[in-house]
Amino acid sequence: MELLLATGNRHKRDEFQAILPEHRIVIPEDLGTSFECEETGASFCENSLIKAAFLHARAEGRPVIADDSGLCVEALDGAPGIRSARYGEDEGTSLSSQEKYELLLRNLQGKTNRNAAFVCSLVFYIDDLRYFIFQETCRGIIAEAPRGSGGFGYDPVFFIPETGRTMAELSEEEKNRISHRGKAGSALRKFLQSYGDDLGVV
Ligand SMILES: O=c1nc[nH]c2c1ncn2[C@H]1C[C@H](O)[C@@H](COP(=O)(O)OP(=O)(O)OP(=O)(O)O)O1
Ligand SMILES: [Mg+2]
Repeated sequence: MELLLATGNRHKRDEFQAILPEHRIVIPEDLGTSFECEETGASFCENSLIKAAFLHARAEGRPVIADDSGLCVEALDGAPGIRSARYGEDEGTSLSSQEKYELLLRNLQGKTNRNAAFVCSLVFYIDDLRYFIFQETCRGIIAEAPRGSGGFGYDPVFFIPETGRTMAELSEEEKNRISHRGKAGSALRKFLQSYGDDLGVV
C-alpha cells in the first residue's frame, strides 16, 4: 500500500523504501509540501505519534507512518536522545550534522564508557484511537574519530563492533539489516504481512 511517511528527512524515506519494498513510501516533499512539526513530546514514542497525527490531519485520514529516532549515549545520561536533531543548537542557531557529531566527540573526550544506542520509534497510525508502535535499537560505541561517507546524521561516529566498521562505512543493505530503523521497519513489515488484511485499511 502507499504509506505516507511524516518526515522532512529524505534519508528516512530512502531507508524505509528499501526496508518495506512492497509498499510505496511517500513523504510530504514528494507531494510538493514541506513537513515541519514541533517535536514537543518527552519520548521518542510521543514524538513519533505527534508527527503522525500532524500529517494524518492533513492527509484526509489516510494511514500514516512516522519515525522519531536518535542517539542515546550512556556516559551522557542518554543525551542527545530525543534532542539528537537539535543537539548543540539553541533558538536561532543551526548546526550541520558534522558539527553535531563533532560536538558529541568533544563532549566524550576523556570518557572511557563510549557505549551508545540508536533508537527508532516507528508508528503505524490509522487514526487517533488506533495505532501500532514498533520501537527498536541498534547498539554500538562512539568512535574516536569519524569514518565513512554513507548514511546520514551520526553514522560516521557510530561504530558497530560486530562489523568492525562505522554505520557510515556499511552499504545501505547492511545498514538496513542491523539498524534501529531496519529492525523497527522489518517488524512493521511482518505485522502488515500477517495482520494487514484484518485492519481494513490495506
Ligand atoms: O540512522 C541514523 N543514522 C544516523 N543518525 C541518525 C539515524 N537515525 C536518527 N539519527 C539522528 C539524526 C537526527 O539528529 C536524529 C533524528 O531526529 P528526528 O527528529 O527523528 O528526525 P529528523 O528531524 O531528521 O526528521 P523528521 O523529524 O522530520 O522525521 O537522530
Ligand atoms: Mg525531527
